[in-house]
Amino acid sequence: MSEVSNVTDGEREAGESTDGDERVAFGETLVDVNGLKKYFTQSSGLFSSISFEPDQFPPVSLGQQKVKAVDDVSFEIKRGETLGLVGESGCGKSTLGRSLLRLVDPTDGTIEFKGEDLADISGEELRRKRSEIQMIFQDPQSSLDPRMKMGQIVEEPMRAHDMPKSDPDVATTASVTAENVDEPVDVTVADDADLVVEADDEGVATVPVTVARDEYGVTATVPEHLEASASVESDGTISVNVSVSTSKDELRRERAKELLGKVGLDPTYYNRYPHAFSGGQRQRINLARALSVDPDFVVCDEPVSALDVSIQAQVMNTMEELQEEFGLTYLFIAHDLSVIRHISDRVAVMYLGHIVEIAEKEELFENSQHPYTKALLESIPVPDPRDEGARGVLEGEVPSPQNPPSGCRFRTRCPELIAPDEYDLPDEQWAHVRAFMRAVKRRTFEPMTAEALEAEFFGGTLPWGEAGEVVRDVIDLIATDRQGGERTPDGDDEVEENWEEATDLLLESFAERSICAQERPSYELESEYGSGTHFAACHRHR
Ligand SMILES: Nc1ncnc2c1ncn2[C@@H]1O[C@H](COP(=O)(O)OP(=O)(O)OP(=O)(O)O)[C@@H](O)[C@H]1O
Repeated sequence: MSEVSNVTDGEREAGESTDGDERVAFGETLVDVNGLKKYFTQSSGLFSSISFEPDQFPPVSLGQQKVKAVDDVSFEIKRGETLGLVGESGCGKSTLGRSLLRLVDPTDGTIEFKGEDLADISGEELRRKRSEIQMIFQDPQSSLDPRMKMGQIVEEPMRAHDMPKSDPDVATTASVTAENVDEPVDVTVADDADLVVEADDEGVATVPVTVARDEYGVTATVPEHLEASASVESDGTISVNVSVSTSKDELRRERAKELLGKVGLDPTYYNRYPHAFSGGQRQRINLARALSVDPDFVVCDEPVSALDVSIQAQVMNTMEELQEEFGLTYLFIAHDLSVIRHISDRVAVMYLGHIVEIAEKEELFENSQHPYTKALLESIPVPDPRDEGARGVLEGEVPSPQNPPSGCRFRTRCPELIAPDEYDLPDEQWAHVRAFMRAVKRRTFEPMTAEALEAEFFGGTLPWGEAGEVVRDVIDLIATDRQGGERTPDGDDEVEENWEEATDLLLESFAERSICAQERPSYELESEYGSGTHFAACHRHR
């Protein structure tokens, strides 16, 4: 047996050009997001506002509110990695994921995918790119058309993108194995053989061809879905022509069945409808559908949140296997930190439209630096029921994304708000002021005398200097034995006004003067675990 290799595609040199995909090596940046913003404009309904301007005509106008769902976000994702994106409901995770696919149009910023700005393209160019980026949604039930059979569902994106498609940049060639053949062999491979045989990293699809002589003559054997004809030329050369024998429909069906097997479903269920499957199985159908167009990047938006905990791990394991096999890159969105911990290589934490911390997984879980991340981590339900009090340290509501706090967006709920520099308060006194400010703002205590307030919140000793004077003014406003306690003929109105004034005074004198309110934080820290960078948007690192 001898082996003959013979390039046969006359027009293209093998390896001359490569598919764009291969330009991004594993570990290099595949997705690079910079300054991304998505503001929703609401002119009616819940977010509309009516403003009254007596000096203007007409004096009443319907204002437009901007919901700042994603507000100046930057990060990158390396090829082959999983970036977990976590945060409370409403913090902008889905909007961010959808912006990357241009399912919503960004208000500002760039989304570079393989070096090309997706925010800048449209029409056919965008449509083509969409086969390289796929999305999987939370609810596997509603994202599957109940009237389509499982096989059709998986084939549908391939049909929409006219796949499989021959790549004009791929050269086709043959690797010839000769059996009982001494003559020269000349093989011609059709240009579209890459529909069946995958191209290598050099952009060459090599078809294995076995040319053999037996008692009936010379035959050529090629892989399934190809056909070959062999003839002996007058000069003794054996000439072989290789072409594709299967229609695109059949190729799609084959691929759908292969993918169904890979995602852990029985391909013989090809003709069943989605209702015949469980939630976990339906999410597997979604996976097969997303992978059918051979994407590089998959945005997974809460893909396991609707599944039972026992099924979640199985689906995530399958996703990890598929990532390995197909060289996929994931952005994995979840609100559940244990899910994020299972699947991520790096983790980004989002709060009210900002990314507040990004680090490698171990670094983030073992050495978190942002108070919001710490609060989320402390809120993870602990499986041991005897371990009490390990949940729920996040106080208060997430502020409105229409009017988010200045500086650090978490500052209004932050247990580590930094004291304004001008007061020069010791830590203990600042802790007292902070607790007092929070309690007055939320009115978490019954009205009491000035002495009782001082004892309750300051251990009997008010802070010194200017800070102490502010606290004294506040106590004058709300203590029952000062004017705050006096009832007026108007009932509680004055008491109410005094409380509001007291709250404003505290916020203006302390919260608003903190660096946390004045500058948006952005710091790069040394990682204790692993070698990656650790970004934490908290002024405690200034
Ligand atoms: N089409 C829209 N029009 C107006 N506001 C929107 C729209 N989509 C999202 N929002 C608002 O943008 C903010 C972020 O929403 P988003 O769904 O991205 O958050 P999320 O973190 O994914 O939350 P969840 O986990 O609940 O889906 C919310 O305040 C939401 O109400």
